[in-house]
Amino acid sequence: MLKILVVNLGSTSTKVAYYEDTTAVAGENIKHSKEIVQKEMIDQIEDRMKAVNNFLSANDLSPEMLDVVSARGGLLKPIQGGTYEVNSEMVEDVKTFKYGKHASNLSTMIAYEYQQQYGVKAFITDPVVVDELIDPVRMTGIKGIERISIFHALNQKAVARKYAESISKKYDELNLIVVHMGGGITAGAHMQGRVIDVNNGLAGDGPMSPTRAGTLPSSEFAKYIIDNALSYDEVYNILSRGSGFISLAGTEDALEIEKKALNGDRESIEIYEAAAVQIAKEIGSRAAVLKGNVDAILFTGGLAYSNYLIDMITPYISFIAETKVYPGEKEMEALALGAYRVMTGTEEVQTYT
Ligand SMILES: Nc1ncnc2c1ncn2[C@@H]1O[C@H](COP(=O)(O)OP(=O)(O)OP(=O)(O)O)[C@@H](O)[C@H]1O
Ligand SMILES: CCCC(=O)O
Repeated sequence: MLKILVVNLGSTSTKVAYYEDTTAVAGENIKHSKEIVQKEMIDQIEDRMKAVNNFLSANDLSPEMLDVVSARGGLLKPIQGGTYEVNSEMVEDVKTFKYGKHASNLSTMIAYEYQQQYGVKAFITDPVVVDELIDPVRMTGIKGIERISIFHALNQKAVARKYAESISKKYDELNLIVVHMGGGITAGAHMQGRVIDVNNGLAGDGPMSPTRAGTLPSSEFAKYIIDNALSYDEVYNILSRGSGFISLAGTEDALEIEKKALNGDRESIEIYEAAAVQIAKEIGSRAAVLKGNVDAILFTGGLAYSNYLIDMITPYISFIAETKVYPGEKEMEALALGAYRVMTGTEEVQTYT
């Protein structure tokens, strides 16, 4: 029996779980204090590590008895989907934040620490930088600017596999559009197991979301930047965590907006309608890349709990394919399964170089 520790760090929380083979035995979502999460990212590592160790002790577990630590991968160089062994090159890239700052960088560092100290295997699966784009979708009309792939790869692929299993097919036999709707929103065109087109969900591409603006009209945005004398870091912060519902409604909590909308608040209704149309247009764009050969459209993420939103999107896209909803996310299970697949030889482990 494989003893797997799963570690998934978010901006304000550390999610930890313990699996025996593919069965979840224990799990906790540890919410950190403001004092901890407002520290510089790299300075949070000790508190985060302590939280993981406390989880182990509270569940009568110890690092020595583990076989594997499976961590959410951080911002790395673009790589193919799959499960990768954590190595020193990868750790160098996440700890220097060479490809950007994301709490998941710290998950990889924690897994490496266990590998070094206790000799356990350490893996990451389908990090946000999975890049399987086809060339035509990378090119833009400005030489030197390319579209890049940053998305909820872990949850999108987990949900796609779940759907495939439910109809007794393999993931790589299907063409699917998977839409993750959380703090950020990404819509991926999965063609036979590869995500050939997806919006960069972290900044400046795709539909608006609770915390992000998505695609903006570029000349108006250029004027906005110049009028407000914004630096690159300020622009990036606006795009990645200070826009979308936050800018329009003053909150990233979609539930709050939805409650108001259901009570007839015009502004809240309009925000939801605009988001729904933008999400639908993104799905339409992925359907075009798949040349209309779409087996199903799958919705997932926190916002997929909202029937109100799903019902607003559906009329625009139901002509494309059947839709199915997988509310919430399956990241912990996906990480456990990713490690399990390579440990049991059903999938080959990849090397980050
Ligand atoms: N039942 C619900 N109805 C409507 N919205 C909901 C519901 N439950 C959660 N949400 C909304 O979902 C959003 C958060 O989704 P989720 O938890 O997937 O995001 P996250 O994990 O913070 O970010 P990401 O998924 O981008 O990594 C919030 O805006 C929240 O209000
Ligand atoms: C789109 C990348 C994942 C996230 O929202 O943090």
